[in-house]
Amino acid sequence: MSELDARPGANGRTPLDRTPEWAALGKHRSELGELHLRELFAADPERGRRYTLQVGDLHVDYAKHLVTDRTLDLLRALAEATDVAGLRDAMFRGEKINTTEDRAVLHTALRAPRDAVIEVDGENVVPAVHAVLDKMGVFAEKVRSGEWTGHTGKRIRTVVNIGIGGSDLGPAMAYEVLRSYTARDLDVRFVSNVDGADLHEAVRDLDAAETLFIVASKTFTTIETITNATSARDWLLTGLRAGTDAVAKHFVALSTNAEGVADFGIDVANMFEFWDWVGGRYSYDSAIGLSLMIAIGPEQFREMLDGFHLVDEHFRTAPPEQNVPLLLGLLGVWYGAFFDAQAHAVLPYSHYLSKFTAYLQQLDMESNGKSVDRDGNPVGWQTGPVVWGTPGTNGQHAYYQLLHQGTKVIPADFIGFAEPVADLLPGLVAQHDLLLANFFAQTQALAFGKTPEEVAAEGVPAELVPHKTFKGNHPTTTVLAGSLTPSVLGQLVALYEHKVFVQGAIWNIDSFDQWGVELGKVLAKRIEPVLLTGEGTEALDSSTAELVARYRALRGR
Ligand SMILES: O=P(O)(O)OC[C@H]1O[C@](O)(CO)[C@@H](O)[C@@H]1O
Repeated sequence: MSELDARPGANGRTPLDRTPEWAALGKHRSELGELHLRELFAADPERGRRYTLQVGDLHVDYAKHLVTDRTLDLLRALAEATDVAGLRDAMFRGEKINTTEDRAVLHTALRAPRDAVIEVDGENVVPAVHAVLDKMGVFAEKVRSGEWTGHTGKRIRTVVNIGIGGSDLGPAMAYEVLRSYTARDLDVRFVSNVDGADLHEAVRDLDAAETLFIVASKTFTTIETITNATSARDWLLTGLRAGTDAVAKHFVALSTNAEGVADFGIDVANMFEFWDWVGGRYSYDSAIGLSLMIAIGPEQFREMLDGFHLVDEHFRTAPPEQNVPLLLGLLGVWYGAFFDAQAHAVLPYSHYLSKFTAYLQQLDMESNGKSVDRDGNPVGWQTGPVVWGTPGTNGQHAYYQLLHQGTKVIPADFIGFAEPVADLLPGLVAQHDLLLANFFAQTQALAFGKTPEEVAAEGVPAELVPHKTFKGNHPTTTVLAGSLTPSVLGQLVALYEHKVFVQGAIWNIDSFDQWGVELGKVLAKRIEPVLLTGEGTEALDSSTAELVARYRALRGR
């Protein structure tokens, strides 16, 4: 027996790379060899029609992937062997599948209908979810209508969300995505960075009397957020020339930590609650979405939640052959394991999705950037990829060169919408066909490329032929929807949430903890006083000690 064979299986599981299903996939991969998408399409004229799925408003084309029917069968066999469905059902039932934190994972309860019953520790959590949504709705309407006024009686014109990570990226992304649905007389801004420049730029042109701060922090201990919130409070009180009694009309909190909120000086009556079974990166459809709800209104927020729920139900009930999150998760596992793909690009063809990939970075990389399995054993296979990307047309004139002719395998998702957003200036609507033509052209070029023969036939000099050849065979998924509505946004986000879930389940890692962010926080706390006093440099490594000394010298200390 080899050392690898002797590795204990997590939760009694055979290590993934020791399963017959994994071995079958490896063998199949060798058999496929250098098979080209050109051949796959030539062999099956129906491929474009057969390799598509529909979930809600999302039409998902996976024909341009390096897979055959046999690959898909083998991948689904892997999902069965690793009991993805079992873990999924346990998640939906409210079991504590986040084992390292001993927590349930129930973001799906945040969008469950009012009459659903989902229990954690024997208690139905759905009524509390809806009570908070209702409270958010009342508050959002008061701010939108001007009924909620600041300390001096002026109506609120700007909402500033202060949060970081999951308490920032979700609402900030969704606010951008749904801009055409937002109230035009109300501005919403987002402050996350502990670099004071972030808050400075956000408030420099604001009137304190018309500004509402939303302090968003699940734990209410995150140093960046508490620091920014404290500075914002100072700015407010200075601007108003008022005492701390003014805080109540200008600060609300979104948190699971009522004590922390009260300690900060925010009235807990102005706190919107959520729960430890909502992960930060899965939280923007909880109270964390308050800034978004104020911007788009409770009704559109509800529509977004319904979009999430639609995909939750699809993931929970659709058979494996039609299950879109399962398919997308499996494709990622396939490329990571058998093509050594290290990265995954998400390339939206919509200006409004400009922050979507940044949001997905946390969702995916904080969830699946793990190297031990659920029992703490090192994993012997690739886990989460580097997720990156920006809106596609801009990328075409920047980094697409590497996608087309570089040496790396980078599967990519292309996301586009048939309709331009509703309130686009009429003159700009005509540009939409050009946008979509690019959207379709790029996946075509990536898949099929251009052979040396084709290049030579155009009369290109022989020495330039290699430079102008496109080998193609770059895998892509295309997600096409009618238009970018709140529901479609919810559907898209839930699709990625569950894709990430599928991959974590197969890789046998805990996708819901994030211990990897802790060490840096502890070290920063240790280093901060050294920067001020210069005492304690001897405890630092020689590189950091030199850098700290240089910093202090530059600051004149
Ligand atoms: O909402 P909080 O508790 O301030 O945390 C913000 C973010 O910080 C993290 O804990 C990482 O440090 C994320 O998981 C989380 O989304």
